[in-house]
Amino acid sequence: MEGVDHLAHERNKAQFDVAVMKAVWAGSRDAYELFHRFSRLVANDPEMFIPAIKAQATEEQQKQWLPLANKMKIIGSYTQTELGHGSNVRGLETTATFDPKTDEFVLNSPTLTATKWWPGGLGKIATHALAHARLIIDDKDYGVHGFLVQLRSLDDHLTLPGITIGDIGMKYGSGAYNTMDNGSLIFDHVRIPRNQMLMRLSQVTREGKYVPSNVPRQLSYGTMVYVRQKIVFDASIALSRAVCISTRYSAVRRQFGSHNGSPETQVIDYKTQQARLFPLLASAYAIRFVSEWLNSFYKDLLQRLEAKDFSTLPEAHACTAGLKSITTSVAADGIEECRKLCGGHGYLTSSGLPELSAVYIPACTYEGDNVVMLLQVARYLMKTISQLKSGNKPVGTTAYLGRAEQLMQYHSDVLRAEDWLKPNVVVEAFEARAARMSMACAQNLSKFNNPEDGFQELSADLVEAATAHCQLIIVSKFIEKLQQDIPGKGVKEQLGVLRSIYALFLLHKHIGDFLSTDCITPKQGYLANEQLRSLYSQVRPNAIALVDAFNYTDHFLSSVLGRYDGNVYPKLYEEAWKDPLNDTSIPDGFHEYVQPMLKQPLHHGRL
Ligand SMILES: CCCCCCCCCCCCCC(=O)SCCNC(=O)CCNC(=O)[C@H](O)C(C)(C)COP(=O)(O)OP(=O)(O)OC[C@H]1O[C@@H](n2cnc3c(N)ncnc32)[C@H](O)[C@@H]1OP(=O)(O)O
Ligand SMILES: Cc1cc2nc3c(=O)[nH]c(=O)nc-3n(C[C@H](O)[C@H](O)[C@H](O)COP(=O)(O)OP(=O)(O)OC[C@H]3O[C@@H](n4cnc5c(N)ncnc54)[C@H](O)[C@@H]3O)c2cc1C
Repeated sequence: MEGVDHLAHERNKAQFDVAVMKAVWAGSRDAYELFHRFSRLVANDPEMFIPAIKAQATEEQQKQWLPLANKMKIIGSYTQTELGHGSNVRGLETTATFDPKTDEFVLNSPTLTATKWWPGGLGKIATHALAHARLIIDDKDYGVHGFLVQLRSLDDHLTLPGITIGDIGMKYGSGAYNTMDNGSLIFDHVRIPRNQMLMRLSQVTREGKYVPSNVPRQLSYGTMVYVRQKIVFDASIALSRAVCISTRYSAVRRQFGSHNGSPETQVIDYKTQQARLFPLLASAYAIRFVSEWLNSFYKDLLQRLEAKDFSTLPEAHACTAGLKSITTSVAADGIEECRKLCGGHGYLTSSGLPELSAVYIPACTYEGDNVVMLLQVARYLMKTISQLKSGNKPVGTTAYLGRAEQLMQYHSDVLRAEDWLKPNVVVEAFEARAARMSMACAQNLSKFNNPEDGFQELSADLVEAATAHCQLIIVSKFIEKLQQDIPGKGVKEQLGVLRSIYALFLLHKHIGDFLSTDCITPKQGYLANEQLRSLYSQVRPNAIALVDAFNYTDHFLSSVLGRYDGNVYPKLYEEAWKDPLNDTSIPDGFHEYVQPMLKQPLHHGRL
């Protein structure tokens, strides 16, 4: 019935102050602002074009271009990936050759695989590209640099001479990503003034002299680092959206269990449903908190870079790359699990889940393929370990590697299931697992004469070690979050339950790591799982309130299953009747194609 809250009985069970939890969840940033920017999928990808100009252009160039981009007087596309290269930025083929006679760069796509391919907004709407191309001066290749290139006339939007642009076509399913005109672009000797090479980091003089950057060349990758840390925050929004839908629906849906006319069992009361759903609920909170930490770490990096302090740049790269990888994989897989948790109705478009999945899953690829990103983390870990011998004391997220020797002797002293509720017990186990996996890789690497051959050979193990490292970061940041002052009745307790679920679920899922590295015994693994089951029972009465704390409107969720009032069935039915197929009783084509078959006489019992 309209106006009735079918989940009121669930909300009344909450054992904590939901208003405070909403504030904790909202944290320092407005979830709507960010997610709407993402879900809007507008062509002018301000997420990259504008930050890239800020990161790579001189003050003078910024003064010229930023006002135009900010006011949408030009629409920009971050045009880096090509048909033949995306992950390997140093492999890009587009060229920008300096012509000293005319003080210009000539942009060219020398091969088909040099065709720019995927950049958002490029296909139909962008007027300018921040094109990444190999800088060539006097036949010498100086590597990939950024160039601002006008693509279309600002009068009639027609493409300019030498520019061939198109959309790359439909993408995965009918998802909203098809509203993004990811495009293709071929340059045929297009000339741009020299001052349209972004010259904050390195320059080309009028005489054609290359002035190399006096800062780490990787700063030219800064925009990717910026977006990766935003993508982590975005993962918490996408996952929490799916968890909100599937949690509310799990409380509405009843199936089996009726005795003597009693109501059937709410599926949220099945232990299997809880074992699938509650770790995702905990993961949404875990990702939110690690994204808050990552954002502050990134802001600290920016301040240091202003002061030419590059000391945390390697760690910032490793953390943004690794956490982008881990959190987008968890969110993408989690959204699909939430669809399955809703049974058949989860497959309906009106559930909001298929669309959310179709729009979200490319996050595992864009801004750095998730495996390639974990390999970057692995390189960073191996380098950190290699420097231990020279007395280098790791700090920050790799500080535990400075205690590797001690961690190699670690054995968990868990005796009872509740011992696993102690944050220090959990962190030690995760540190030992990560340290032992990385040290084992480093040891195996040392057996190879050629370290690169070793790295390739051991890359699957290295990815697992990098994963263990990133999961340790997320667990640690969840624990640190709860060391802050958090007011409100029962709020910290509930978050403590979610923190333990997040950690013990990971321990259970990766029990092989913990056993094979001899960090814990099978019995201790069993106790962790025992504790996990009891934690699910503690979350159960608070589940609806915990997803209410995401504070998403029904409009934002756009899901019949995830409605705040739980009034699912009438709305499911109502929504179905909006489908154009139901405008007529007899479907188009029936008379032409089906009816003749039905009317065909039977011959000896055969059609
Ligand atoms: C607001 C937004 C909301 C969120 C939603 C967003 C929606 C988005 C919508 C969709 C938008 C999608 C938009 C898109 O998709 S835009 C296109 C995105 N493309 C990519 O992400 C490409 C991924 N590839 C790379 O980043 C590079 O090619 C890698 C890194 C793989 C290799 O590179 P390279 O071959 O050059 O380097 P190396 O491996 O030899 O390493 C050499 C050294 O450099 C260090 N190093 C490497 N990289 C960095 C770095 N970044 N900062 C600092 N340092 C770095 C490295 O640690 C090593 O250090 P050392 O070992 O020497 O000490
Ligand atoms: C929706 C969407 C939007 C995008 N928007 C933009 C944009 O606006 N601008 C832009 O420039 N680009 C954009 N891209 C492109 C995107 O950045 C690239 O697709 C991404 O970086 C992955 O690169 P790739 O496609 O070359 O994958 P590949 O690297 O070819 O990946 C293919 C497989 O190879 C594996 N692999 C690759 N290298 C290694 C290695 N060294 N070791 C082990 N395995 C490896 C990968 O793990 C993967 O399994 C977008 C892509 C998508 C899907």
